[in-house]
Amino acid sequence: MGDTTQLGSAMAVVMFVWAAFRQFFPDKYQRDVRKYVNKVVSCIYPYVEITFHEYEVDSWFERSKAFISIERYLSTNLANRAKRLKASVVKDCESVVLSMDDNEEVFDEFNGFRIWWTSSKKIPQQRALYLYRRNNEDEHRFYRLTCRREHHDVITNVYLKHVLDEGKAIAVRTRQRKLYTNNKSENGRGNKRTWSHIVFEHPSTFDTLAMDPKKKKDILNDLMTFSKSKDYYKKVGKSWKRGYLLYGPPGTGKSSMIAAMANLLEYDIYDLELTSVKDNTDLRKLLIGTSSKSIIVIEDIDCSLDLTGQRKPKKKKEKAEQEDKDPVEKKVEEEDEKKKKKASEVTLSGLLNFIDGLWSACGNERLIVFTTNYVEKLDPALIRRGRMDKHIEMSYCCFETFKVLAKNYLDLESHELFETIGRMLAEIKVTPADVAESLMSKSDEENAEICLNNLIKCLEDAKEETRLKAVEDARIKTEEEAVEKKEKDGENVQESDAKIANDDKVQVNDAKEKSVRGA
Ligand SMILES: Nc1ncnc2c1ncn2[C@@H]1O[C@H](COP(=O)(O)OP(=O)(O)OP(=O)(O)O)[C@@H](O)[C@H]1O
Ligand SMILES: [Mg+2]
Repeated sequence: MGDTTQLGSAMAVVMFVWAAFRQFFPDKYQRDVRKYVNKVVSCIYPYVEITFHEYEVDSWFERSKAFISIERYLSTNLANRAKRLKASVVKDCESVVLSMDDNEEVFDEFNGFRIWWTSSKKIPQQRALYLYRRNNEDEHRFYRLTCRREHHDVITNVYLKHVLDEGKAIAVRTRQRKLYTNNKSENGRGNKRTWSHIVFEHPSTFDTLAMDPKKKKDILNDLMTFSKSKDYYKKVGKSWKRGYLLYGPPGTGKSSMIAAMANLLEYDIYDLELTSVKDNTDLRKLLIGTSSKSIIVIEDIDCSLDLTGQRKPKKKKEKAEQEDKDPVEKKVEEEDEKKKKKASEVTLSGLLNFIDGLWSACGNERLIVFTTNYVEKLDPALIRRGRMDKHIEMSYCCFETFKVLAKNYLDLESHELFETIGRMLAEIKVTPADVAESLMSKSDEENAEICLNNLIKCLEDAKEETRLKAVEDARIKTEEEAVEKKEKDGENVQESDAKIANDDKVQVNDAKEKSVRGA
């Protein structure tokens, strides 16, 4: 498209002359002259240019959907016509995707018309001074379409629709699910890239997830119903999202469950690290930056921020404990608290708004999942139904859970040792993670029976550990009670000593008064 480049230079000359003219002539002449200039320009430059920016002016944190669709269309259909290409590797090095490099130009043909596409980027002047900076957050990338003026209507009404539709179809065909994490909020830098991602390839599924089969079926039904309920949510006037609270001890399968949910519904995962979010405004930006068909996860919500203390005043007992603490320990805790606050100013109300405020309706088909080891620590407002619609307890390994793990790890559906294991699991608390570890064969020589015996050994050890812990707890309790009794006795002795001293004082005073009166 060399002729358009030359014409571009001619245009620049015309624009220069026009700017000079505007300096010296009043408005009324300018209007007439502009009309003629436009006519001349359209004669000597018979093209129209349309620019598609990566970020639209009023939406600095959401990539333009048109830009993304055009990018896909050009990469798939026209990249092989470009002289310089950019390569990116996808699907764990299985294939390479080529796209146009910056400042490249390709042409397309549509209904016998020719259309040119250029890819460019503008680097802000400030940024150009710091060429060593490797991140490219503040680059302004854009695609420019050029077509002949007489084709303008067909191009804007038909061709562009074809490009955007094709871009969407390619996205569906080549979709790779992603695991996103939020970038640390930075002060006043205008960081647009709120999320970074890798390809999501977790192997956990509802088949490999070990839990009570009834409970599993219930969750599966709930998820499937949700994914098909677009019209229902519209009818009842609710935004199409659902909250899940997964709670239970470490190693009971909460994270595995999230991966299984994503694999079942083919959703992306946004793993939100709350302590890296500066404030509620940034939290909102992150929400807007998420796509539909996704799971937003906040793991260990009880540890993320002090979301409990901001609504509830400290309990009396906690306050008293705080006062009794060693001053050094107290100072360290206060410092930790300060650091935490400095790092993030997200509040409970900010988080509540994130889950079901007005902005939460800006996407569709989304799950919000919280996980915690201590459900009792959470503010009831955070987990009330409507916010966290479904509460799922992930608990210690029972016989049903064990059977799933035995099937997954050993391909066993029954064995003579199953009965012993079942009996032991009924009285000993071990997590599915512990059971899974015992069932995993560590060498070629380890067969299913050796693994089951490993598990029995693990259960016996756990039982012994629990017994020793109970003995130790009882000893500590007795010691504490003895100390408490001693303190109480000491207080009583002090009290009675003080009373005796007081009585003596009163008697001496009485005697003094009597002798004064007698004198
Ligand atoms: N219910 C389960 N079904 C299958 N595998 C499990 C289950 N629970 C735990 N595991 C195994 O234990 C490992 C740890 O589990 P996971 O990370 O899901 O636990 P978690 O509940 O998220 O723990 P935490 O509270 O510490 O984050 C997993 O990689 C998986 O192999
Ligand atoms: Mg986890």
